[in-house]
Amino acid sequence: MTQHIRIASRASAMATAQVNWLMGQITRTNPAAVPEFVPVTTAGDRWTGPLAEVGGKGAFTSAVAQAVLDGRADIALHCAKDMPGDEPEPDGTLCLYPRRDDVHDVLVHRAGRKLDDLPAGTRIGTSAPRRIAQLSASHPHLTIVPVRGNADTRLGLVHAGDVDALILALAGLRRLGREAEATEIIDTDRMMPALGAGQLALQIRTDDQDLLDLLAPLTDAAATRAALAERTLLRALAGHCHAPIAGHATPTTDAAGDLHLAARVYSPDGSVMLAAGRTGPDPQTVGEAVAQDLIAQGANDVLASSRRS
Ligand SMILES: NCc1[nH]cc(CCC(=O)O)c1CC(=O)O
Repeated sequence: MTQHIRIASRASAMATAQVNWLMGQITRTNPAAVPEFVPVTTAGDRWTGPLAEVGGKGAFTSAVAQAVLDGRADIALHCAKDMPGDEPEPDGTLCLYPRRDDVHDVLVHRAGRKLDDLPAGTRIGTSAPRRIAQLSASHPHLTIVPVRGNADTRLGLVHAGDVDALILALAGLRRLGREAEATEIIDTDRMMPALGAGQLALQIRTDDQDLLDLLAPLTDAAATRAALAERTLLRALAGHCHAPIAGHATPTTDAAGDLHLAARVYSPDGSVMLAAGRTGPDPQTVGEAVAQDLIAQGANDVLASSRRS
């Protein structure tokens, strides 16, 4: 029996590549399934001004999730990084997490240079507060230029000479088939990734047991544990991908199967950095403990200062 599976997603080049990947995975693990793409235009896609003015952080994901809640689609495909932690999760849905992609940010420089070799005044395009804070602290001589738009739009700015370089996610470049344009993979110690970086999330209706069974082979236990820890932290800090929060959960190499979550909260210019890290068996407990450590250090005030700026 054929089973139609409607996948809601934005229709940017990166999002379309993600949908194509998911369709391939679904038909590979279930040849009777017929996946179908339900493109969703979000407020974030239509608006080119400051994101805060279209509902900010959730502008991309909530419209896509709505398609599943309304029954227009079966799966809402998101980048976990874009799912805000300061809005309630809609009742009646859950997220499945496939294997995680690379979490690194990369430099894309017009002439192939590396971050440490860039002369003063080099114009680097990025609008992510997390990247701005880390870069301002580590490389204060560079000029940060706000850029918005899809990854392919941003890459166009480097080629047109509007900026000299960009900081982008390696996972996104890979999905666009443009990984070769990265000129340096930046170590996670120097540019800690966003919570949820490189992670896709498949949001489905909780009562859709057939789909849950069908997608089970695509879910990844380690990715799920990391995503749970990182999302617990993001929720506890009421954060989102436009907040200067970085963090990364990784499995420990010991036999216990524990997970380690490292996280940092920055002031907008990176002059204040709070750091915390915990290891343990339960992702939610670890995420909550790291949040409490950061809050005890003043994370809420540091984040409030970035909301005002
Ligand atoms: N903020 C947009 C966004 N959301 C997810 C990715 C990249 C892929 C990922 O990390 O999942 C990107 C592009 C970027 O930050 O360069």
